[in-house]
Amino acid sequence: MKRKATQRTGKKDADHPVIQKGKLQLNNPHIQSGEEDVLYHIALGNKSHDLPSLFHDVKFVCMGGSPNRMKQFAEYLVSALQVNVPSGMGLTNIACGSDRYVLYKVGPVLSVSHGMGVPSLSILFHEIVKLLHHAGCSDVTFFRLGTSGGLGIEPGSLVITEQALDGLLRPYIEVATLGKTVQHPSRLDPDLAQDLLKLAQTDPECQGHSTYFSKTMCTLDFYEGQARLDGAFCDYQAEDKMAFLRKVHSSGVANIEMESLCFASYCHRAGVRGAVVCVTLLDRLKGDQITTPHEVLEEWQRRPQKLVASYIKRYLSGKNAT
Ligand SMILES: O=P(O)(O)O[C@@H]1C[C@H](O)[C@@H](CO)O1
Ligand SMILES: O=c1cc[nH]c(=O)[nH]1
Repeated sequence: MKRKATQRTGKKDADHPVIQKGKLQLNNPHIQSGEEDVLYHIALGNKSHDLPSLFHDVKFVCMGGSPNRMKQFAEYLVSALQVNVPSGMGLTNIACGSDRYVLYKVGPVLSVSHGMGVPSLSILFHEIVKLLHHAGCSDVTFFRLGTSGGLGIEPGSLVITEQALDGLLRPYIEVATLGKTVQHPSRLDPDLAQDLLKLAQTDPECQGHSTYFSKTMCTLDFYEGQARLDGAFCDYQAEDKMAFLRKVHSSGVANIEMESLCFASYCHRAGVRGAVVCVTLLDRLKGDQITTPHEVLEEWQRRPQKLVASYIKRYLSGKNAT
């Protein structure tokens, strides 16, 4: 029998994500809780480690590309959330048995690196969701804290993603599965995004720059995928690049990065609340190269961290996040 070459998961008409209540259940009948499950890329497992005692209290997972940035975020959380770390002991990278990703736990928050691009984030996301399931966690919220190229906005601005689109401006990720193209819709939690937006406008920690709520284009590459002229190869002209970027901008896209689509689709598949907050490092309508001094970039990269840390702090103190 001939099967359709393209399949779409999830209901076509519902654009609101369905959030799981209670303990995080896996949407995979092949993972049986009694059997060994090796989380290879983070060097953990449900038989080799007591995942419930290590992770049962996790309520937030914060992801970003770079291992150092996610370590700095973990250190920032220690003071922001006033978590006790035994004196003389730094924070421990729990995934140190593998050198693929770093994973820190600060109170109920995981700070974890996902590397660059969709394939790298995808692997990490699968293993973190399984970790939370084996640990018996419930009501966990996911954040991606990233960097991006902006479109028509001041560099250093924050963009909270309304909807993640692919490089063809489609709101789903295509995964080649068993020889077919399967489309998983990208759906982030609109209420969480609105709470973050309100917080960005009112929280003293988050002043001094603009914050936008817009669509984000997620590409498979930093150079040609994002219409740059400065890669090793380029088969188009400056006017083609500008026509494309203007078209993307006029579709409501304020920034371009490389992971939001997978993050948004997998949050929806896992039934967890998710938000993407990225700082823009340049205005892509004005150039391709990132020439801002390192210290300034470092300060900009802390902006998504400050906003998300403020949200978590307010949530944990029982205050409405806004
Ligand atoms: O989370 P980060 O800031 O690493 O994400 C963006 C998208 C790519 O992974 C990378 C390109 O420089 O930065
Ligand atoms: O232009 C940029 C900057 C950061 N990350 C991207 O993916 N693109």
